[in-house]
Amino acid sequence: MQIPFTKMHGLGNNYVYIDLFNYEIDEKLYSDLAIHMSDIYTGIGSDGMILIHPTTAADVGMRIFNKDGSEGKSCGNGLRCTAKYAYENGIVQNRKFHIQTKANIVEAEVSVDNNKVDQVTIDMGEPILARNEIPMMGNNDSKVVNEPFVVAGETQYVTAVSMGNPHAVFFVNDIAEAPLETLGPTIEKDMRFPESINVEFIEVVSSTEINFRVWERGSGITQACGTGACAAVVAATLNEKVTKSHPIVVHLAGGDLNIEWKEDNHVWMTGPAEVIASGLFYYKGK
Ligand SMILES: N[C@H](CCC[C@H](N)C(=O)O)C(=O)O
Repeated sequence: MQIPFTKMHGLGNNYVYIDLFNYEIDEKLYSDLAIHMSDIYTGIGSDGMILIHPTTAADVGMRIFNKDGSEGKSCGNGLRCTAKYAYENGIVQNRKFHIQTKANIVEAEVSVDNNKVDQVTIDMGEPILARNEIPMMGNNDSKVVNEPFVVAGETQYVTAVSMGNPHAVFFVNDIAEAPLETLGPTIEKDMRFPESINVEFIEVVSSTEINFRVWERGSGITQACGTGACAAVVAATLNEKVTKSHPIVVHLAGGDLNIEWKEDNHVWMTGPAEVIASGLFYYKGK
């Protein structure tokens, strides 16, 4: 099977995109295809696979699969790249349009320079804060804000936020000391998170800046995570380290995102989206 793809990235968080408006694949192959395409040695090499697909619910649909073949429910960097692709390939004609994910329907607005999309703004919707909707163990709908969380014999303090996909946010004094490799995989698979979880370590530099590193569910350390950056700003606000409805610059390993949790309770994200390559992937099937 020769599958046409476009590889794109948002601040280095890179995925292999397949345009299902122009190519059909059996849904039973999605997970295995994501694993094979993501493989750095025998595949294209990426943080996962994203499908851009027709939907009656919005102008365009997006599904994200992690490197391990698991399906995520949303993807901020993926949404910006999907918006860029949809506009530049005539799937949408307006600069403002809607994208459906497994979690929700978001509004995208592309800024265009010389017929190319450079920056994309996404209204990522409202954060989900109720414990049982993150989800995190504990049958109540209380918020998880700076809650003691014993892991690897030490007490950490977790703030849990869902942006349609789950995030466990921890504050550190120095981002260079973030225990990504040690605690990331342990927390990702901790039984207190029934659907596993994305793990963020953040250093609040000032009331308008956050340093950020991420261990992603199903993909490990990535250069950037858009939904994670949104969760980080929500977590910092809930812990009164930044104030609501002020734009925050989140410094990720791959670059900066502008995030704002607005008075209407929606979280807005603005950042770049780039095409890396396109071509054919020779898939042997399962
Ligand atoms: N990198 C993505 C998040 C992927 C989330 C995925 N790892 C999961 O929730 O399973 C982003 O830019 O938001």
